[in-house]
Amino acid sequence: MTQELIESVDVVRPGRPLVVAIDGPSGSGKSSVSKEVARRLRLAYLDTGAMYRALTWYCLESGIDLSDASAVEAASESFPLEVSTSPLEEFVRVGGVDVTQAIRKPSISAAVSSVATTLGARTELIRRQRELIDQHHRRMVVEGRDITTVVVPQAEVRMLLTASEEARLRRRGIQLGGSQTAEQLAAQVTQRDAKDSTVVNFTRAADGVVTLDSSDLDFEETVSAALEIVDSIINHRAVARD
Ligand SMILES: Nc1ncnc2c1ncn2[C@@H]1O[C@H](COP(=O)(O)OP(=O)(O)OP(=O)(O)O)[C@@H](O)[C@H]1O
Ligand SMILES: Nc1ccn([C@H]2C[C@H](O)[C@@H](COP(=O)(O)O)O2)c(=O)n1
Repeated sequence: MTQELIESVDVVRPGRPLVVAIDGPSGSGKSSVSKEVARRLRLAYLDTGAMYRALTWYCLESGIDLSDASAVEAASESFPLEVSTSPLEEFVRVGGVDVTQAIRKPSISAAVSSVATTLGARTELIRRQRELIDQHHRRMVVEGRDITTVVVPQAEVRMLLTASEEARLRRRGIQLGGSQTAEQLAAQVTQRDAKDSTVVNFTRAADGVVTLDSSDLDFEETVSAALEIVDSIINHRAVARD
């Protein structure tokens, strides 16, 4: 199925735009699933959450008060960010400093919503995201919270990747090696989503967005289901899940 799909994508859309936009709540599997989908479809890959995390790291390093919206907005416009766009490598650099690991720390997860709810900073990061998508000739899997609705609502494929709260908390707990208490996990998943969803909707699929619920699927099954959705849409077949 996967090899057939790769061939059909290559035949159907050689050199033509293919943006696969994937949104969803924390721990739903957006980053890992999107990266694997991009790898298999030979598309570029952009983790937009990493950009919000990098800006948070930069503000904290620079001593910027995250509740000062003007200062955060100004930082978003000037901070020297480099982010990988290949699913085969992952790096995030700010002013040449490799922050790939640092931006995943619980301290950044705890602070990032303050930055992500600063509307001026969102405007600037969305501008940079669109620029990166264009630089890749619009052949990219892009994941985040507002990709299907704001960043690229005209994407060829738009998907909302969901999972039950129980599954998302369990996955994040395993991902962090069992080092977090239930309260810490809830703060990083449930409470962060609640704050983030005050400025963007990533819990309900907008019109034309296909929902993929991964609660009862393992990672490989979720990747296969996402690839089937891409295949169905670009080959104009009925989408089984919606
Ligand atoms: N269907 C699945 N079944 C089991 N585990 C999964 C599944 N999808 C993803 N995972 C695992 O769950 C963890 C969280 O996934 P991931 O980091 O991709 O989520 P996310 O939606 O990008 O989260 P966040 O938005 O908070 O960064 C990872 O360890 C990943 O390997
Ligand atoms: N398009 C996006 C991407 C991310 N965010 C916010 C929401 C999260 O709290 C934070 C980090 O994202 P993650 O790495 O956990 O996916 O960034 C957003 O508002 N819009």
